[in-house]
Amino acid sequence: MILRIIRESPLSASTLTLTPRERLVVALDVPTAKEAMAMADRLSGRVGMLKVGLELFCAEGPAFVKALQERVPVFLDLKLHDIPTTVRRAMEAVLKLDPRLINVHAQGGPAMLEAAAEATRAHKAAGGRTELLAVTVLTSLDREALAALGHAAKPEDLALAYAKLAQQAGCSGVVCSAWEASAIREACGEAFYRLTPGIRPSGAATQDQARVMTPAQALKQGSTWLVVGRPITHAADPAAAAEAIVAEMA
Ligand SMILES: O=c1ccn([C@@H]2O[C@H](COP(=O)(O)O)[C@@H](O)[C@H]2O)c(=O)[nH]1
Repeated sequence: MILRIIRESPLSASTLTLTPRERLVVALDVPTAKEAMAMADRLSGRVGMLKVGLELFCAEGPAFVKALQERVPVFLDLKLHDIPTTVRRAMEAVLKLDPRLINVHAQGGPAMLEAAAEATRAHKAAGGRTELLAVTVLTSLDREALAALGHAAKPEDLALAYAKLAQQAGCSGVVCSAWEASAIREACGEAFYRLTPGIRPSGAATQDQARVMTPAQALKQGSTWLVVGRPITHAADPAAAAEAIVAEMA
């Protein structure tokens, strides 16, 4: 089956006008390009974006991202986190792929965020279309896990603080749990994107996610995009699972 090419940019219009389908980002957490392309074919025309994370990028590298990006908008979820110079140079390298979204860890601090934002601005000035997001608090972390890391703050307070930092540094939005989306929208404005993993249809196993929400709740809370991985990719019928989530959002 030939994958339908989605030429429309999900960022071309206000995010307020995105359809439920355009808001659905599926995590292609599979080990090979062959499996990823097969999953992309099955989800063709049913989702807004596909996410390439560490597993697939480490296995298949930039060439695979380039090939996928020609067929469907890609969120390159590399969560860069290092000293500012290293992150800037890594950003310059991966921005050549011109993914629709890319991210760094807000925990890298203001100078690292600014370095990533500067690289993204330069890329856009040269005609690129990539938007930069900052990861706030991973959705796999709960308050207890944060305490073990030495953070006394609640996940929602830390996520909000990181979001404000990311906005000041020039990021276009954040990765956060849907539990924090509403407060971040209120503090940073509607135009500041909120991409929320940790989405689980009601009754689905949470697996290693700690701060989860259903698709309908996440949308209500102000998520711009919803990232769904295993509930779709591990389903017996991934296309039907994606359709069910779009229907719930609608
Ligand atoms: O805080 C974060 C940041 C990124 N992710 C990524 O999203 C998907 C979620 O997959 P599921 O199978 O739906 O749990 C995965 O690729 C993570 O790397 C996240 O979960 N939380």
